[in-house]
Amino acid sequence: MYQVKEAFYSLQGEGGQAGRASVFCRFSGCNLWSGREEDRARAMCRFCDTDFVGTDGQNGGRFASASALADHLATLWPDAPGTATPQVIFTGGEPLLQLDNPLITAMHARNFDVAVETNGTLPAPPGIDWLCVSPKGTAPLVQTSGDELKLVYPQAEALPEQFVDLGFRHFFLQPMDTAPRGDDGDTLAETVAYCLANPQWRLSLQTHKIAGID
Ligand SMILES: C[S@@+](CC[C@H](N)C(=O)[O-])C[C@H]1O[C@@H](n2cnc3c(N)ncnc32)[C@H](O)[C@@H]1O
Ligand SMILES: Nc1nc2[nH]cc(C(=O)O)c2c(=O)[nH]1
Ligand code: SF4
Ligand SMILES: [Mg+2]
Repeated sequence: MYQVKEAFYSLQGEGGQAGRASVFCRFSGCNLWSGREEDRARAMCRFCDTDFVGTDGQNGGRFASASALADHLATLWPDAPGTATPQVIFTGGEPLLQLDNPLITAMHARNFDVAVETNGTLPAPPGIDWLCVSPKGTAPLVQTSGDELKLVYPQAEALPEQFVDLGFRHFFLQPMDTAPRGDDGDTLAETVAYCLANPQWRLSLQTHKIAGID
């Protein structure tokens, strides 16, 4: 049984695939935070910008099989002109609590590329076409390779220097959106300064928030 908070069609807002039309599948639940505000201050991950509790969002629900969920997600891709390969982005919550080989295979069978956004604390199954790992504080990182490492910045307990020798093709710093925690810090200027001083790192902005889309 897969538990999905919400699913929607939008543009990938972040990282090396920013701007690409994609179906998002946001799984319910995370291993680093309960999702309840009263638990945030003592969670392993404290800056989350996402509601991933329950299955009550748009196109959310409980799906009994990989084929049932894959059919549901495929209906969200538009019947549009051109030759673009459809993409599904599995996120959450923490998608690697639920994503498995049958679901990856089912999406490939429907001609979708499979992208994943993970906190890196769980091993990724094979067959993922674009793996984004985003380390969190002191949470032990087990997924040490992939297509992009996208570090939310700054995090006192997860410094960019800790990750530069890992097996990723791209290294991004993404300014922490401090609004979810009720701060008003200027993380953008700090992130820009770090990228200028350390050219291995590229700036990732959350462009969907700028555009005012999901
Ligand atoms: C909500 S998480 C879900 C996927 C997975 N649990 C993870 O953390 O990578 C999706 C992406 O948003 C990023 N993110 C979460 N909260 C953020 C914030 N306040 N500011 C900037 N990026 C944030 C995460 O680091 C991750 O790259
Ligand atoms: N447009 C858009 N792009 C995204 N890239 C990663 C997201 C996520 O929450 O995982 C996200 C999201 O929530 N919306
Ligand atoms: S690991 Fe990802 S989903 Fe979980 S609380 Fe952190 S940012 Fe949110
Ligand atoms: Mg998001």
